[in-house]
This record gives sequence, structure tokens and C-alpha cells, in this order.
Amino acid sequence: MKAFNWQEAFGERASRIRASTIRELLKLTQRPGILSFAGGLPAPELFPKEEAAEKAAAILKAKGEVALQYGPTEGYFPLRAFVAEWIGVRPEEVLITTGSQQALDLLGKVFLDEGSPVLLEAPSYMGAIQALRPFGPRFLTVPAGEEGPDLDALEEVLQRERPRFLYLIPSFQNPSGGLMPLRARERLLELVMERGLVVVEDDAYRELYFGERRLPSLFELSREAGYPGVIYLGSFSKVLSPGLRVAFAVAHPEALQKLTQAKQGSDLHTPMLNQMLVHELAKEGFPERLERIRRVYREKAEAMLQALDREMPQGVRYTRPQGGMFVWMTLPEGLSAEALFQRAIEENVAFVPGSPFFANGGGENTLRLSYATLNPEGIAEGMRRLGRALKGLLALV
Ligand SMILES: Cc1ncc(COP(=O)(O)O)c(CN[C@@H](CCCC(=O)O)C(=O)O)c1O
Repeated sequence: MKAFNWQEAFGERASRIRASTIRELLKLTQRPGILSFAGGLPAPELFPKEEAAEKAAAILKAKGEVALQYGPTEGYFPLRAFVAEWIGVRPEEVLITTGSQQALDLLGKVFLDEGSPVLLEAPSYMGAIQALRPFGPRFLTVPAGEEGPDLDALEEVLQRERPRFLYLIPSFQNPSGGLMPLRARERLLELVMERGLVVVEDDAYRELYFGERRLPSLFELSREAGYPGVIYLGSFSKVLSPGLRVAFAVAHPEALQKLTQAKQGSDLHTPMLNQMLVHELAKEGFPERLERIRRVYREKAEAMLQALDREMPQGVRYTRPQGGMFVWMTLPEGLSAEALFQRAIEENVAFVPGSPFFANGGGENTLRLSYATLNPEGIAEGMRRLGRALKGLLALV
């Protein structure tokens, strides 16, 4: 029998398919005793477990022939109507996706060819980098700061490049926590409208604001300006359940049709039972649920910042988020977040080292901390452990 070699069997694209650092780390953090600040996993205490059990049974009893049958690729219409009401569009403008993660894959499939330029921030959501990389794009990056992307750098890039789309997370950016002020959103849209470019706005953390009110999305601003080029991604993962894998894309009919056709080839449709369950759980008391979630994450963020202020040695910098789930930390130049990670695991605490969030490399002295999953006591203890690991590392330099 001839020796078998998978590497020879794989297609060329397979060489661009790599593991997700967060996914790999999450396996490690299942170890008992580890306090994990790695995954942006929503607070489990917020999951409507009992209600979901009742409603799932009721759906199967009353509408089992719909829940268990193939369904429309566009999504379960009552859920599309709910999303339309929430986002302020028509149901026909909504495509239900299997997580925003699938929407990112569909966007790569529809917009990117080998070598296509695509612009994103450095750092940016590593799941987007992972979804887009197999299509072989040329990543263009601009620095991400506490007020969103560096618009001067962006303008400079756009003078010499025409990206297939710009991938942005204007509200509570993952991982840097940045929040684009209104004037920056308006300036960005001007830059994009002048050039007729496509923007993909990933608004996964839209509702997790700690202030008085939500800022208008790029999508809302583009609609007011009559500009069709913004594709909006939203998700139920951070406001209801990530395990049900229900999210959505909102776009101009021509773009939405192409994304829908791509989805047909990907998974036919998002699981019907999950869509119907999300609809049943969301259709009553959604505003009250969102208010409670904002309060819980505000408290967790406060606990994290108090612990960091108490435990972190001189020279360590970190963001003070106004929403979302993450604190972005920068170690003193020359210190490695990977080396810190090894020491942290020995202290039974975990986080995500920053470099996988940089599409073109860099970020070796950065790391992301999620405060979403643990309670304030766990956060305080975890930061004590991280402080110990850091002081141990600093003692070596
Ligand atoms: C900006 C942004 N866009 C899309 C997603 C994925 O959302 P879905 O659950 O696929 O709707 C996420 C979720 N990111 C989390 C979840 C990843 C969890 C995991 O890989 O297990 C994280 O960064 O930790 C996100 O932050």
C-alpha cells in the first residue's frame, strides 16, 4: 500500500487554515481550578435556562413539524421580523446566520479573491482574521485605539489602496475595547462614501454600553445619508446565548441576496429549533433583559478595574472600557505576553495573549482579559494571581 500523506491531499487553501487561539485556550481553561479570563464567554448566570427548557418543549409540541423540518435560508420569518424591529429595518433586509462567525465566512466567500486587499484594525477580532485568511486576502491594517481606528492612518491607506471592504467594530472593539465617538463615525463614513467602499460593521457588543445610551451605528448613519455600502452584523450571543449560534446580517438587497446564496451552499439554513427558541425567549421582556445585562457587565468591569488598580505593578497599562467585555493590557516594552501566559497558567489563571489579534504580526507585549464570565470574587482572585505571575516575570528582567 502506498504511504498516505494528508499534507499532499489537502488543497492549497488548507495551508491558510489555522487554529483559533481562543478555541485552543478554552480547552486548556477547562482544567479544574483555573480562573479563565480568556474567552468572551457571556456570564452563565444570565442564561434563561428554565425558560429555555419550557419554551423548547412547547415549540416542539406545538410546532414540531416546523422546528424539525428544513427551513428557509433567509431565516425563520418571525425572528427576522423581531430583528427588523430591534434594528429598525424591514424583515426582508435581515438574513439570519449561524453566529456572526458564519457571516464573516460568507463575507470572505462573496467579497474576497486571492490577494484582495481587506482593511481591518490592529488589533482586531481574531475570529474575523481566522474566517478571512483562507481566502488569501492581503490584510491592510490601521492602529486601533480607545477611540476606534486611527482615521489619519486610514485616510493615508485609502490614498493608495482600494480594500474590498473595511471590517470594523466601532462599539467596544474586540480586543481593544475602543468606542468610536460620533464625530469619528461621521468622518469615517465621509471617507468611505467619497470612495464608494464597503464597510462591514460588526456590532456584537451593541447593547453592552455602560453609559446612558447607545451611539448610532455606522449602519444607522449610512441609512440617514442614503449610502447603501454598510453591511451590519449583529448577534444574540452576548444578549441571550452564544451556544444557540443565532446571529444576523443586514444589508442592501443585492448584497444580502449574494450572502444568502453563499449561505445556501454553506449550511442551507440556521437550525430552526434554535431560531424559534431565540424568538420565543427574546419577544417578551427584551428591553428589561438588556438593562439587566448592562448592569451585570458594568459591575464586573468595575470589579476588574479595581482589582487591576490594586494588583498590577508599575509600567503595566490597561484600558478602562465604557462597555463590552474586555480589558486590553499592554506590558512594558520587551516583555512577552506568551512568557507571562506560561507563568500565569502555573498560577492557575488564563488570558489571551495579544499577537493573534494582529493580522500582520506584532502585539507580543499585549493581552486581552475578559471580565464577562467570572463573578467579582473570581475576578479579584484571578487578578491577584495574574499580579503574582507578572511580578515573577518582572523580577527576571
Ligand atoms: C467582534 C466579534 N464578532 C463576532 C463574534 C462571534 O459572534 P457569534 O457568537 O458567532 O455570533 C465575536 C465573539 N468573540 C468572542 C467569542 C469567541 C469564543 C470562542 O471562540 O469560543 C471572543 O472573542 O472571545 C466577537 O467578539
